Amino acid sequence: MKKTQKNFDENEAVLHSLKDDILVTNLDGTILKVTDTTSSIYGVHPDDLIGRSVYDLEQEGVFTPIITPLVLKEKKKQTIVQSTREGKKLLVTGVPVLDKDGKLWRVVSYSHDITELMKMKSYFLEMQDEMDRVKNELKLLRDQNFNNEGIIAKDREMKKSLMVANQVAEVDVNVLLLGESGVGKTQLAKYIHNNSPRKNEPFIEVNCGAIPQSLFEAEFFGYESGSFSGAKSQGKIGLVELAEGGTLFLDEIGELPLEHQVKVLKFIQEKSFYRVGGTKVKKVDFRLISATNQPLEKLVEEKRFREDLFYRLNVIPITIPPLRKRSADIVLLIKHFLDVFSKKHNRERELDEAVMQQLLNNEWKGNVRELMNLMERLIVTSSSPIISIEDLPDGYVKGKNELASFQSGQQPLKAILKQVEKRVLNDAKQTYKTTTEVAKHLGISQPSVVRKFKEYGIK
Ligand SMILES: Nc1ncnc2c1ncn2[C@@H]1O[C@H](COP(=O)(O)OP(=O)(O)OP(=O)(O)O)[C@@H](O)[C@H]1O
Repeated sequence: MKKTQKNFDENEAVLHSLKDDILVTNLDGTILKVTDTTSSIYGVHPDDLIGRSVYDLEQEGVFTPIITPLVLKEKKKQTIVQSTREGKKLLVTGVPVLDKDGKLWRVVSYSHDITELMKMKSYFLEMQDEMDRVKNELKLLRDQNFNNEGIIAKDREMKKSLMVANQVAEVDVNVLLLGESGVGKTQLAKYIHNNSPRKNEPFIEVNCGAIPQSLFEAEFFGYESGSFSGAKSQGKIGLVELAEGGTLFLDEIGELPLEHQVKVLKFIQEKSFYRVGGTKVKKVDFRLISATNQPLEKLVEEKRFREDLFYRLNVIPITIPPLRKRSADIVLLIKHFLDVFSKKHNRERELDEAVMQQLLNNEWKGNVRELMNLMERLIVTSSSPIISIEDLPDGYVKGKNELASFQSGQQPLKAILKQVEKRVLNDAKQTYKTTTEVAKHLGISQPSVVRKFKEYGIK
């Protein structure tokens, strides 16, 4: 039977003036009073609430769970989160009301709509999960980068370089790594970072030779929105800003054109910069390591490299000897890469002694990178478990006449030249890291290198 709210007394008037929803039940759970807000929250007319049992309303799904039995059981104030039929989330507080003899008499409950709050909470939790995932991924990537940092060094000169690297790792001094392409300058820079107090912060590598000149400033310092045509509308953070707290590694610093050298020098001195198109000075805290395979002092003499910048970078120079002068390292590196690539490609391989002899006498123009690429190639291409001389590419076998095959054949000159070109490009690809370097060493333009790689299917 439904009861209606007639004859408002003073208490009722107060009750209805409240903006919160109030719901009063007796000890059976029958609803005695509600405010207007209650009915709008549950989407039920007051007449359809008064006189009804909260147990029935729960069964019907109007709201769930109900608080009355909890308050009756605990005999003190309780708070729960309730869902309504319309999908709202309510924070409901129920209070026991005692009669003049101190016995339980009524239960009064009131609620706050927390739907938005709950949505925010679930969004927040999702974001937190996402953050954890990204953090783990980042850690994994950093670990992958640094796991193999156990630098192989048996050669006396190489050991000396490593010792200096160890000594300077602790201190925030500028280090300049010198050595031919592929000797392990980047590897050593990572090693220094990973043994420094900044090891848990970013290691940001900037290849000064690989960034197109016109984009250098925007890539290096970042830019503000709309600072030049083609810029992203929201602006972009620069590489130097990413290095905050960590190590900034300027690789191939000798390739930096003079016009950029002055800006880089100012930035290194002041440890502050402006984004392109920016008006606010930005500070960044980093440790600087730079590297080059160029004779910087000679470039200074030729006025192609600023002397002041050279002295800034060259506080602690560390030279890494070329691989051909580190025969003790060659043997160890061969074993190391045999192991790494055997595992990677799931193929157990060993080197025939004659192959080892050939490799020990090789010139290794591309140094450790060349050796590493050759080992992977041999493991992938050799069909038997023992890699023999026949498996070695032509350039690695002393005394083998590379042109013999062409001389004995009846091919036209054009076809022979193409084959030679392909071989030269292939070798250069193994030796150098970027197409810019390949272009420089072969004396052709970088777009030509890219075109020829494509033409010969060199990947
Ligand atoms: N001593 C070493 N032990 C193990 N791996 C090495 C060692 N030195 C170099 N490598 C590996 O050889 C490859 C080339 O090394 P790295 O990139 O450090 O050379 P680089 O001198 O920086 O070359 P570039 O001048 O072209 O930038 C990398 O994959 C590196 O991990």
